[in-house]
Amino acid sequence: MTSLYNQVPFVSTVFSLYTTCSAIMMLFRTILNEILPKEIRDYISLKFVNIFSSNFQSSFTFVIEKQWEFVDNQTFRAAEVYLQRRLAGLSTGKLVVGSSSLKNPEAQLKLGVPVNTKIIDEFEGIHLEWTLHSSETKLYPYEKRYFHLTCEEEFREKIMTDYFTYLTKSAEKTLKHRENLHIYTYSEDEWEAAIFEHHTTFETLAIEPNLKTTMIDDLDAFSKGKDFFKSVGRPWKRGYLLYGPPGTGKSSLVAAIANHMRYHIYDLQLQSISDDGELRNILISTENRSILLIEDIDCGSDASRRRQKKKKEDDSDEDDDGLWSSCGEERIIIFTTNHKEKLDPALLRPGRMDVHIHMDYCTPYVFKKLVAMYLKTNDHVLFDPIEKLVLEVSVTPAEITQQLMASKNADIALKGLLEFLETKKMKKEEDNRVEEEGEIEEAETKEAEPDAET
Ligand SMILES: Nc1ncnc2c1ncn2[C@@H]1O[C@H](COP(=O)(O)OP(=O)(O)OP(=O)(O)O)[C@@H](O)[C@H]1O
Repeated sequence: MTSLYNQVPFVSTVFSLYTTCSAIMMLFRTILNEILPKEIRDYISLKFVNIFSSNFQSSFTFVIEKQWEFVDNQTFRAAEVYLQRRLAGLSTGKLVVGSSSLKNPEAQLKLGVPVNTKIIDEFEGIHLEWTLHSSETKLYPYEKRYFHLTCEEEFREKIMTDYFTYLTKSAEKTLKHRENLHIYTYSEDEWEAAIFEHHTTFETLAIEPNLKTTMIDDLDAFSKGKDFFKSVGRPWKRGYLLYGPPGTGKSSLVAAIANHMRYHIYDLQLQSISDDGELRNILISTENRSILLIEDIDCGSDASRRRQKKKKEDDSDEDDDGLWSSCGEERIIIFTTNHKEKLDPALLRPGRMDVHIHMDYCTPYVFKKLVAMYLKTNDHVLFDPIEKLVLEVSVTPAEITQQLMASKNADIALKGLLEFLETKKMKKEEDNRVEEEGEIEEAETKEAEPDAET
């Protein structure tokens, strides 16, 4: 009892000391909050966290390399995309900034992840640290890039499952709203990027309404079809064959698809590829959520034959489907041709090209849609004779737009178009007449010739 009484003054001293310290701490915190800018406060708290985490906690680090099994590591790509969006508000000390177009000086600069700079993230109250590292290598590409993601050891499982799923989903969402689309062309062993500035959308493309609905539904079903493709054991890919005469809108449809899906385009000239090895390298260096475009596929058939021949020589049993399936997911492949009849039948086999789309000459509907867009009018006295001619002659949307662009005045532009179509009709009739005469002449010559057997 005595000893307890003896301790009372000590206990009260401790309490008063605690109260004083708390008051000083609160005062200090208020001063800090009032005086110091947020960046400096963040920096101080980051230092505290660093000291605390390095001295008192056991940490765990995930290493995410840029290359994974010889292809681009999609987790690395997801981290790059995800962290870009987190950079703006963070006090990283430095930022990588840039812009890929000078056309819009008002546009916000893009942010890149700086090397060797800690980026702090938080997930469900768990403190996380990201750092992008870079080291030189002796082999091409002479640089190895990788992220370190560090957390406390006890959260390792949670990060491994929940956080990485969240990261991938966030990156996918960001990619779906890409500001700039790129078009890549393959030259000298690598893809060269340029900004894709074809603004055709399904709204500005003049096609029959049922084709438009079918295409949009098909694309939307494809983009939501991850689980479906998995459940039926097929790679998450879709192949389209666009065929029809020049100027009927095949390239415009490709642009509308890219803009609708927000996919980059990889434009590949098949003629320049010598063997499957090269084709494989080209395919695996393309990103997911992209379109591989092979235009004028009929012109590539020589190259294709060369590849087939080489494949036989190599005794390889892998076919093109295997090649295509082996690279990435959420891919669209589009072939275009002016001559479907010239294509290798193997290419048209079901499963290779899922959807065949015939881009045909202009119809009255397409004509009226083009006029509504170019001349902002839905009615005109010349519509009837023009529609009649559109059905009689083969005119492409490209030819029609060329005439409509001649003047902003609907009377002048439509009169020009009418004359153009009349000339076209006369030429067609003349061609038919010459052809008929030729046939008659040929038949008469045959009749006049002595019978070969007599
Ligand atoms: N269906 C369409 N809707 C709107 N514009 C069109 C359409 N078709 C063609 N055009 C116009 O004609 C131009 C040429 O068309 P496009 O290049 O898309 O045709 P294409 O079928 O790909 O031709 P090619 O086979 O020669 O490559 C386009 O830039 C566009 O202005």
